[in-house]
Amino acid sequence: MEAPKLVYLVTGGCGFLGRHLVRMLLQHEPRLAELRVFDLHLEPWLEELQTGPVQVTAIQGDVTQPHEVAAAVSGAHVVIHMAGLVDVFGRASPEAIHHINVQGTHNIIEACVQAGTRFLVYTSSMEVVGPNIKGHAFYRGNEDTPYEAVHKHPYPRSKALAEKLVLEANGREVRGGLPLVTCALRPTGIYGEGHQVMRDFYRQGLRLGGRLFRAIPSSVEHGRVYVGNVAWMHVLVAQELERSSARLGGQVYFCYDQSPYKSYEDFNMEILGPCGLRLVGTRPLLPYWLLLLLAGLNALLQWLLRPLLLYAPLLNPYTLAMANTTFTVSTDKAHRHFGYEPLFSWEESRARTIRWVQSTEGSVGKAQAAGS
Ligand SMILES: NC(=O)C1=CN([C@@H]2O[C@H](COP(=O)(O)OP(=O)(O)OC[C@H]3O[C@@H](n4cnc5c(N)ncnc54)[C@H](O)[C@@H]3O)[C@@H](O)[C@H]2O)C=CC1
Ligand SMILES: CC(C)[C@@H](O)CC[C@@H](C)[C@H]1CC[C@H]2[C@@H]3[C@H](O)CC4=CC(=O)CC[C@]4(C)[C@H]3CC[C@]12C
Repeated sequence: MEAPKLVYLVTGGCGFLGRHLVRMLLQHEPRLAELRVFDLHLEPWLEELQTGPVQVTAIQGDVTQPHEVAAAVSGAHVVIHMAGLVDVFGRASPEAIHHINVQGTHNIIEACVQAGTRFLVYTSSMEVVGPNIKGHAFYRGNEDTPYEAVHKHPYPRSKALAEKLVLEANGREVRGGLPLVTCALRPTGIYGEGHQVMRDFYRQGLRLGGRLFRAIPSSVEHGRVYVGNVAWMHVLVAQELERSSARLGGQVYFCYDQSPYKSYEDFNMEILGPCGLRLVGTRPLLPYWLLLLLAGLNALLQWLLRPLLLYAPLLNPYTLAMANTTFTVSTDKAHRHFGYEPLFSWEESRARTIRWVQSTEGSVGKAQAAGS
């Protein structure tokens, strides 16, 4: 076997998805000599990874700072760009979301060109496509399904602009005269160990006496994909990008696995049900107009309270619209182009996520039960 010689850079490597990718690369990329983990917020668990044969270099940095990006990219063979501001709850300003997600991606691309780094994988999102502001369903569509991608919200807009920058950069000449090869992966709703929104639902259910109240019709399907399979797809496409640059360069791929097609809430209950919660109601307990009113009130409260505190509940006009619009994918493009098959079955994905909730949140549940 050839000596390890590749240098990978993962931006956002300390995030929910990034931490799974870092471990996946260390396990499944034998050519790795150095793995650079670039993040605004470095995590202590990175220390544990320093003891293996691969040099793991933790780099505290900001993708909005070109010089910090340039230093991190210099000498890298592959960049997997995951860093981003993932916010649909109004926590961050539209300007910050754009600055990090779009300007940050621009800086990554320019750093690759200047450094002669030829392979760039971008973590995009289903949100680049939809659901759109018109509430049009995207029912088991694929990368070629026509759909009117119209966005007003800062987050999907930023992901769409960033993805466009990455795909347009494919073929640009980098230092040394060879072409840059880029592609974008579009995960649907990622779940798994470390998923903050799942944690928020669990805690909300505990506060409500072990119950969650249905707000979305069970007929509305929402695409979900296990975090380990998303990480695995990134590993595979990065490995294949050099071998099949003509076929993969400039392409987009939805991230998918065997996770079932269900409403967002019913899917969550596949995980939270075994953790002791139950979903009340076979159909939404409140009429849509009342949910819309409550979502609007939450948005108004967030705006009024902003000078004092951050009020960012799960229910707001955007999340309600998202959850109420079918968006599922059915595709095999990643399999056809680079042999992707999910590494984790639905049963394994579900079991791992349940174990995570029980191990990290179960104590919260026990404490609440003791206190109740
Ligand atoms: N969570 C989900 O359901 C989905 C996420 N995605 C995409 O996957 C990527 C990772 O998302 P998650 O892991 O869920 O989010 P996350 O918030 O857990 O991770 C993002 C990471 O980027 C880092 N970061 C933020 N701003 C930075 C900056 N200016 N410079 C350097 N690092 C910075 C954060 O510290 C964090 O570690 C994002 O690009 C997101 O758009 C795509 C589809 C679904
Ligand atoms: C309060 C209820 C209406 C509840 O059902 C709201 C659920 C809502 C918090 C989620 C519904 C759909 C989710 C989004 C979807 O999975 C697509 C995403 C892609 C990303 O790139 C980032 C996360 C997200 C925007 C995801 C966020 C949570 C939902 C809006």
